[in-house]
Amino acid sequence: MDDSELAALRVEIDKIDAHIVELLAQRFNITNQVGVLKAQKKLSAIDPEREARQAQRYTELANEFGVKPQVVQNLFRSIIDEVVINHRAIAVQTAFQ
Ligand SMILES: C=C(O[C@@H]1C=C(C(=O)O)C=C[C@H]1O)C(=O)O
Repeated sequence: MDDSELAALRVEIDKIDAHIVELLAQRFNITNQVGVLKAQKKLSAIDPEREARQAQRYTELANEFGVKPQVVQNLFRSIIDEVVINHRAIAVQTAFQ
């Protein structure tokens, strides 16, 4: 592989990374709306049953697209942990309004 091939592939990687970050921002926007709703209804920040269903789906999606399921599980565990932290912060803010 020459330098221009490597550079071209890295351009593709950078484009994909930008898509991933854009989609992540969209996801956090939606989960923040969920956080506000849950705080208003005094629901728990975390929903273990929903997370279990999602974990099942992540494994199915990983298998469908040929990615190691554990890699996808780890990625979403990190994202969902951040969502739950944000939901707890929204609940505290809502309680003191
Ligand atoms: C977004 C929600 O809140 C939490 C975060 C989740 C997520 O980021 O997918 C899933 C379940 C909940 O623990 C939700 O309940 O839908």
